[in-house]
Amino acid sequence: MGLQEKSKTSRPLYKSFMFAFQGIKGVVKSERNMKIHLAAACAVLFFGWYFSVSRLEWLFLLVAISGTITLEMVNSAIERTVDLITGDIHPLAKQAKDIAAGAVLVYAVFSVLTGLIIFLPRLFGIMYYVISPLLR
Ligand SMILES: Nc1ncnc2c1ncn2[C@@H]1O[C@H](COP(=O)(O)OP(=O)(O)OP(=O)(O)O)[C@@H](O)[C@H]1O
Repeated sequence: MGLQEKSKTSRPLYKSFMFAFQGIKGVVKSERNMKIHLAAACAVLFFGWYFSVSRLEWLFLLVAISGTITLEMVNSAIERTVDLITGDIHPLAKQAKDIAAGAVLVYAVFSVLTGLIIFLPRLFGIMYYVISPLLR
């Protein structure tokens, strides 16, 4: 029985999760940008814990992290789909890839702004705490 013929309803749910995890593992292994996003996410989670950010701030941080990672995965899926469809240079292939990459960029900028809004005042607070005794 081919992949297409096998009924999805007869497939155990855990297998679908397994395929999804394979996708996550594959993209983390193969995409440099994903490694960067994950490193940034770890740093954000650490600083969120360190500064004891509020529930609402956690919500924004988690939306930024999960959104960036999700979009990066969609971008990677689009890249692979385009490569599968054509190995030739084609303006539509370029547009598809560049638009998908642009979507990641837009969301990443939103995420960086979110991080700056939440962490910058706290970082300035620490800098003031460190510098002010030196100025006395
Ligand atoms: N088949 C194609 N036809 C035309 N342009 C393409 C094609 N494949 C890729 N490109 C363009 O070439 C450039 C490099 O694409 P490539 O897929 O190598 O890496 P990328 O888009 O920088 O993504 P990543 O860094 O995640 O691999 C991009 O502008 C992309 O749109």
